[in-house]
Amino acid sequence: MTRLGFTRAVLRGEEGRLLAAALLGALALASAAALTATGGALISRAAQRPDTLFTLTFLITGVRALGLGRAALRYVERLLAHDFTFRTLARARTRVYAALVPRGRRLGVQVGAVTHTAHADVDALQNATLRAALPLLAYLLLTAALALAVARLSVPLALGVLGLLLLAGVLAPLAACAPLARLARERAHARAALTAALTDTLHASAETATPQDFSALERTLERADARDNALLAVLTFARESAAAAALLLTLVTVGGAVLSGALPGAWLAAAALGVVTAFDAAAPLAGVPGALADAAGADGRLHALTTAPIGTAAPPRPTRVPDRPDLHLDGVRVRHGDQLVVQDFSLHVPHGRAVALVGPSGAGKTTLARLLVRDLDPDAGAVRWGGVDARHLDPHELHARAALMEQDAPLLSGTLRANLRLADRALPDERLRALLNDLGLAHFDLDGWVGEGGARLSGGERARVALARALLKPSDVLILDEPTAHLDPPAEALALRVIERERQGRTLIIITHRPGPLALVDDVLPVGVLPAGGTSPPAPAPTAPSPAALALTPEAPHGRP
Ligand SMILES: Nc1ncnc2c1ncn2[C@@H]1O[C@H](COP(=O)(O)OP(=O)(O)OP(=O)(O)O)[C@@H](O)[C@H]1O
Repeated sequence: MTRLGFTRAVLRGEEGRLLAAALLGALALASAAALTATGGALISRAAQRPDTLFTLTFLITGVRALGLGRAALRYVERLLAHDFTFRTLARARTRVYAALVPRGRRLGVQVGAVTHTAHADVDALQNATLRAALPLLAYLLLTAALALAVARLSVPLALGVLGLLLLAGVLAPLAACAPLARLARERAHARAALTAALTDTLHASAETATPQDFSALERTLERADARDNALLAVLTFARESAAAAALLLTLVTVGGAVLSGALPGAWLAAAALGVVTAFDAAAPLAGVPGALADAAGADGRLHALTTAPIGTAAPPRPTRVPDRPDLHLDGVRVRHGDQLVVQDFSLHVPHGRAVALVGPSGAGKTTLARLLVRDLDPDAGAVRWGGVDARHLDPHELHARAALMEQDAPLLSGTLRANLRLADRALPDERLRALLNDLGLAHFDLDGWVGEGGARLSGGERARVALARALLKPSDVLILDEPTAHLDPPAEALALRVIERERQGRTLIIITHRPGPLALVDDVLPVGVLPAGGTSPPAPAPTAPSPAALALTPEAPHGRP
């Protein structure tokens, strides 16, 4: 893993803004310290009842100027810091979304948890900039400036104050980094597990939902928070002790100089108050290690997410998809993890032909469909569209030229119209309504909400909406995975009539366990389950109602050369 790879990619070109905000932050802190120092000097000098008012006037003007200047500096610093943060935040989110989309399927059932964690991680990075990097940079600049200023009074005092400021604001928080990082990891895991458990419970159907024990995860979070607070208390104690030591050192050194007459009395209050105020600037730094620890973990996860290989990456110079393409699978092999799912399978579907892939559950039919639309690349062999290897084609064009109705195809949470127009945004309502009528869904309202994943529709209704969406997509190739599995015989008959009509001029590939759809196809291609040994006879086809249905067999039966 590249160290802070994601952060560096997001910050590229924004370093100037970050430095400018830190510089203004340091100036605002310095003017706060100078304000209290000048105020202290003013009160001390006034208590001495000077004969001339010149010094007092000078100090009063200084207090006013520093008070106004500090507010103005703080305001501009906030503007710059927030501008910087929002720019980088938008950049980070865009990178994450762009990475999530092509990897979404591979995230599997944890998609909710991964999305939630990615959001939290981007927020952690933003927090690290706003609450860690900027205050830390500003504090370091202030420390350097204060040490230089104090060195004019006494070099040993300057070195002492510098050491104590670094101890309070940098060294003590640094020492807490490792335990805070461990706590941050624990919290991130517990939060991800909690989100995953919650998402699973919410998605589970009523009868399978078992009450999950969230309390154990909540307790882990509580324990981490309690230890976090204990560490912060130790840091606060270290900071206050360092401030007290610096104050003592200042009083002794500057007090000695005042008593010996080397310095005017007003310097004592000015130096003591200025030094103590500088330590106040270390207070926000207690959150730095936690924010940095959160951010380091977040960066690692986001870097891994955004650089994880996409199984089906786009070629650098894609070829256009040929017109009226024949489809070929040439000796393809697919593994899902350790499981060999497809072995040396070949298939040729001329353009415009209709074929059915049939075979037992788990034989790999859906996997073959995913290969054809390049949702997956084979581990060996090739998928060709019009003779061109699909890996060389423009993936967007390829997806546009194929319509795939997935098994249990999910609907998006939105209106029926929005779901159907995923096929083609320009489709007029009349066309949508006509197709729904033909599929027996005349009673459906295009403005009706389908619910999350289509939860407000029955299984059969959902399947017909998904079928309509696939049929409406203007494509060369139509792949339907179990298009009638959820339908009763009258609804299936209607669906088959519509498929027959709508598929004209396109290549049709149907995956089915039912005999009905076989009436639509020219060829039935059996796909058998691959045994451990790697060879098996082709699966028997379901009873075929049409003699044409069995006209062709696959070039090589699935996995059995
Ligand atoms: N993303 C995946 N990760 C791991 N294994 C997978 C994945 N997708 C499919 N498989 C496995 O690959 C095998 C073939 O799955 P596939 O969905 O292609 O079968 P199928 O023939 O379409 O089955 P069905 O008729 O039940 O839909 C199965 O054993 C399945 O468990």
